[in-house]
Amino acid sequence: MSDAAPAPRRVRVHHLRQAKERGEPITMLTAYDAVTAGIFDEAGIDVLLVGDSIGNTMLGYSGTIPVTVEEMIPAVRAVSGAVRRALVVADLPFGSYEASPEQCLATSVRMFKEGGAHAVKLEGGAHLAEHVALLTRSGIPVVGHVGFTPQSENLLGGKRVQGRDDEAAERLVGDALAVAQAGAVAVVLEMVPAAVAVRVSEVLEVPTIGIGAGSDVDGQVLVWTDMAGMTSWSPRFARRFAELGAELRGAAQAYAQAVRGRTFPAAEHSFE
Ligand SMILES: Nc1nc(=O)c2c([nH]1)NC[C@@H]1CN(c3ccc(C(=O)N[C@@H](CCC(=O)O)C(=O)O)cc3)CN21
Ligand SMILES: CC(C)C(=O)C(=O)O
Ligand SMILES: [Mg+2]
Repeated sequence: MSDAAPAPRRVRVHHLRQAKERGEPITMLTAYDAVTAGIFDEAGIDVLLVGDSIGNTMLGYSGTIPVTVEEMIPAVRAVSGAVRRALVVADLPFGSYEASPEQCLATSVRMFKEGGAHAVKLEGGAHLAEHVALLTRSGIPVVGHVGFTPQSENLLGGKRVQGRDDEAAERLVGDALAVAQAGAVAVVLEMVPAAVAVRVSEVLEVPTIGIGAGSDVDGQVLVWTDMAGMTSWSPRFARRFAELGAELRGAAQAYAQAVRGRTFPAAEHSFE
């Protein structure tokens, strides 16, 4: 018992604000299952987001719109059960929170009780301030998400950079401020001009987490399959830190060749 590795200190929501004050960038990746969550946790990633990007990455949908709470919860449970240190944030999927603060609270409570989440994330600005405030009063930390919000892709006219002209930039700053003032513990900024992301980061006391928002924000998030080069296409704002897709294909090919050549299984994989 005494030689077991000591449990790492858990990342808590107040650590996010501390990291911003110290100027230490916050690291965040998506995760959708226990295997990858355990690996990212061991790697020291601070925050794991069970994103509704599970729709396009794991479930084979064309985007995030079809994703349901029923599909999210098993993934949230798998990730929260696999981490020792990381903070686990559950995305609220499209249609599960917008209608009212009460609907938002009911869905978030499920993410906590059934999924074991530590925080939830929702897309939107000032119009969701009451939602954020009710969750916060109820003890549920909220991460905001402004700029390009994929759940409203149809209204925004596609996957486009948001906050380009002065008026849109002002609106974006106002939206980020509104969710922060309502109690959000961090705000994701997706696909916004780097200069606008800097302004938001200066105005907010809570950290900004960028994705396609430049380097002068308080943290970064990427979809893990983009970060690891699992698929042939990845968005312009993502760097491929590995080519895991090619690596995995190679492993599958080597396995198939060994089976066909009867070199696997060998004696050590067989029983007397
Ligand atoms: N794999 C994946 N990566 C993501 O970053 C991601 C998801 N899925 N799903 C949820 C949202 C949707 N996001 C996306 C998805 C695609 C583009 C995209 O197609 N970008 C184009 C530029 C489009 C344009 O400028 O018109 C690109 O080439 O990067 C951007 C953001 C970000 N999130
Ligand atoms: C892109 C990130 C921020 C996200 O919301 C997701 O992965 O669903
Ligand atoms: Mg999302």
